Amino acid sequence: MPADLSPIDKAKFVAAKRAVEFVESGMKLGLGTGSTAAWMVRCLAERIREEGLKVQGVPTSTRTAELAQQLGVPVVSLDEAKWLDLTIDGADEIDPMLNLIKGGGAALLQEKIVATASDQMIVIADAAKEVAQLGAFPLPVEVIPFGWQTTKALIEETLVSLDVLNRDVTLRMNGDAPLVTDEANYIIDLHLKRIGNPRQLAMVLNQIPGVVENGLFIDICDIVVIGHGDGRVQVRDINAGSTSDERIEFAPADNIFADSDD
Ligand SMILES: O=C(CO)[C@H](O)[C@H](O)COP(=O)(O)O
Repeated sequence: MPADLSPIDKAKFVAAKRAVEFVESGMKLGLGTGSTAAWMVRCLAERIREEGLKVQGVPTSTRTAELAQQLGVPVVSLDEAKWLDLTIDGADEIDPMLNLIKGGGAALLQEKIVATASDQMIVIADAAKEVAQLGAFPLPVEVIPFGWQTTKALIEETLVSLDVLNRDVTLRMNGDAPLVTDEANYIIDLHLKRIGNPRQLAMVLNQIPGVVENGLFIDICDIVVIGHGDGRVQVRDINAGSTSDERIEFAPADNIFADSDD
């Protein structure tokens, strides 16, 4: 492991490295977005270079598409791939049922479409992402720009009707302007502190006109790989009901880390 990585990056790296061991030649893969997913793309590129692994990747953002192309991971659109064997992605929060909050990187819409179009979803993360209950991380909701203030008011009304106590709702900004997603939408962040019933909230939010998608991933993730800065990983499989403690030993070429500032 390159000595100058921070413990958090080492944790993300070992999680990514372990998850990429699930990839087999011939697979069609969903490629997630974010700093942890970027390690996964690098580890995948390393296997392609060193083992001649043959895969096709469907990126979940322009950022990931650029990184994959830069590192020689073959990229196709979801329409070309149609259905995927496996998606590997990061998350902002993971609860004990492997339900997730995603969208911290504003890519939740493509991430959810891609993960849902996959036989299996593996989430990779450092241990700080594991929570007893979702909600400390602001829940991203992607909305269309047309009438976004009305949509925001409807979201607030919905939270009142659900008796949600903490319901600060903010438009995500990029400097002085609203942040614009890859699909040309806005993100509204719901600062809820805790989400009592994530399944209900996910369904109700998506009924609001103007809401495109929310960042709650319910019953989508199959396996979580949690990395630690000392090389330990835990692999939790919700379907098998199993958790294994492992250690990643590796000596990657340092140049696989030199590609981006993600
Ligand atoms: O959902 C996401 C992007 O929309 C990311 O997977 C999530 O924000 C985690 O990012 P990171 O690995 O950088 O902590």
